[in-house]
Amino acid sequence: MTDSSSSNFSSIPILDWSLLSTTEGHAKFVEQLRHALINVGFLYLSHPPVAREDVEALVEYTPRLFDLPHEEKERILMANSPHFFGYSRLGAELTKGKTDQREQFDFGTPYENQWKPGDPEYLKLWGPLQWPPEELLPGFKATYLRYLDQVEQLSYDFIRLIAEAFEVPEEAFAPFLGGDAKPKPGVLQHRSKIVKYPARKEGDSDQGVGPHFDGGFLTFLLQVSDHPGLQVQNLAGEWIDAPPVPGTFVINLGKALETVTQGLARATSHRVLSPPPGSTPRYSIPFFQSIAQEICIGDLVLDFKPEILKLKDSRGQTGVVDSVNYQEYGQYPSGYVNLIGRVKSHPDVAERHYPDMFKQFFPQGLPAQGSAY
Ligand SMILES: O=C(O)CCC(=O)C(=O)O
Ligand SMILES: [Fe+2]
Repeated sequence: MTDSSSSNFSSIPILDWSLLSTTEGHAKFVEQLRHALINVGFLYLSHPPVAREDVEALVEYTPRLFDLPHEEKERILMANSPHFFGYSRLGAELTKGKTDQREQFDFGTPYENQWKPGDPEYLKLWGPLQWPPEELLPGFKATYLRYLDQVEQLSYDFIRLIAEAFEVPEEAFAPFLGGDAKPKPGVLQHRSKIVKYPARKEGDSDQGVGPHFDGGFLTFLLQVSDHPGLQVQNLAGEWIDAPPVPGTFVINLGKALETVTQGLARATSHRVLSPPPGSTPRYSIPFFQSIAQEICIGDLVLDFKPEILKLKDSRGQTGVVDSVNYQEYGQYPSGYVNLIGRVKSHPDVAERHYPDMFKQFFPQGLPAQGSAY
């Protein structure tokens, strides 16, 4: 095992999925992965096992989705959905209490809502999606669902590689994934969205999305257009660019994975700057791997060999970061932690579907900029 002493990163490592096809390559991949997990919390994955033609089709659909008539987008507003799926207008979302300059459609993997009276409210969070009419975007839904299914499989394969990198059995992660290290589709619901960051106007805020951690386990980000803007915060608090690299996914680690692994796997603070005035829009498609809703991570933190845990020491002290969200994983069921995240980002949806939580987090009422509906 190599000592990963280059603790303060200034660029994001690229890992090649095709290495996994030989025994020697596999060992190399796992070693590079261990370094990226512990020291960076971000990586690019080249040659991912997701059909090229589905990715290309999705890239081609993306601007057309935003070009749908205004009233069609409004018909599937997120405010309709207790599951926080659907369309959010530009400026409808908050990060760290500040308005994000992005327009987006939240989708996810298929799931049938399980909530019944008496169950905790957070079980309402997973449920059916809202889609634009098939005739306006023929083939979009089927393509996206095919894409999501492949990324979901990849996300489980990746967790098994993480188990290998940290020298724990793959079943160690099963409780977080609904009891199986490779759950069947429909056991969990993973969120994904299609995002448009328009060019900022002269003098406007450049907050495409403000500094934050992702929740859950892993995020797989497809940078659809050729625009820079995604930035990752290193241990010294400096913002490092993660520009689009054709043919790759950007993978980063969520706060739940960090908590479960005693901080071995880093959740890394990141943000997106809006394209400069006069630019075309930036588009991206993140996929957020969820974990079982009823799991309280604080009760299930994994054990590691001392020589693995010691690898954390080589990265040194984690410095100041600008992100503060998802700190509650040690305390509450993961579903509730995610619901808190959704309520804070989309107060208008919360006011309608989770009025008690809305009052708790927004005692002064709807913030002026967030009241987009
Ligand atoms: O759009 C991007 O590149 C990143 C978006 C992101 O970090 C998020 O939505 O959590
Ligand atoms: Fe993110």
